[in-house]
Amino acid sequence: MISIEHVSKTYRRGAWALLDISAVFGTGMTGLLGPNGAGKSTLMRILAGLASPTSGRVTIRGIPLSRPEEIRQSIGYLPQNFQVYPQMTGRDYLDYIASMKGLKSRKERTAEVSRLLEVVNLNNHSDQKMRTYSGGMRQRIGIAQALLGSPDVLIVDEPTSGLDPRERVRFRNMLTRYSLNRTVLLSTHIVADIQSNCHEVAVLHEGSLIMAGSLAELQACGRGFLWEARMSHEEYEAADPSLILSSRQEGEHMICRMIHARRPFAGSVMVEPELEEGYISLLRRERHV
Ligand SMILES: Nc1ncnc2c1ncn2[C@@H]1O[C@H](COP(=O)(O)OP(=O)(O)OP(=O)(O)O)[C@@H](O)[C@H]1O
Repeated sequence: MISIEHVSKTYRRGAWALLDISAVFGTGMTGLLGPNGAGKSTLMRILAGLASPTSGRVTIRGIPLSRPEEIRQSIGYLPQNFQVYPQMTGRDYLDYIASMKGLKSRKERTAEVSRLLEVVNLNNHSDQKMRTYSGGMRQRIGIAQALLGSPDVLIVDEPTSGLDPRERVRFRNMLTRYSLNRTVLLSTHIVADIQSNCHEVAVLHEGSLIMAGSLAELQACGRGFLWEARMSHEEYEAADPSLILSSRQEGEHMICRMIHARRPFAGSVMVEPELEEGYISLLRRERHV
């Protein structure tokens, strides 16, 4: 379990990247959503013990981050811009990280590295130098190193960027299985990543936690603001594009979904929001649009 109490962070000469965040993330997978610059990576780096909060306290399984030697092995972290060692093979790299994480026995390390290469579907490329890896393969080695030692808490920052759809599905399912009896925190811009696998969601906006709860609660944030209208091409061209969330052509007309506090067109009808529309409505409300 991760417990965050009144955490704030400011960078030197910077504004507040995090402002008085309090949250508890228990067993299961929680999605951390937020627009660019919201503070997701800052929060994840703090949870991974790579940055210190300016104020506030974080505990992992009850142990404060200020005692890193006691919890280092309980935390796996995949950073947003994971960098590989180009001259090392995937297998050698994982073996090296395994020994850094304290796996002393060579036999255990070999077994653990082989298991993880299988999990991330890289066993056929494990003896290639990582400079020959594609972006998706590098990302998968990053995932494997985060999973080394089966940590109780897994923190993954935009893990599916760069994965093709088949690998993305495989990865999501792997994370879901992993989160059955562990805590997984996954940050993403992609609402679909959260929709398919997370049971809870937290939304950051300009350094503040503006929502934490179930997916149904996030979806409900759009209730009363979503409209669907059937428009002529002329009406469509005249409409304010900032109100339109999606549109598709149907014969001579356009079917548009719009976000607005009041009925935007005479012919528009109120509809139930999708999860992404709930998220966009929540962000719009924060910006008082
Ligand atoms: N090393 C740093 N020095 C100064 N300011 C920083 C640093 N890292 C992040 N920031 C600032 O802190 C704020 C939060 O950034 P952060 O990277 O945590 O957001 P994010 O939600 O992860 O964004 P993105 O989705 O674009 O990756 C931003 O205003 C950013 O400019």
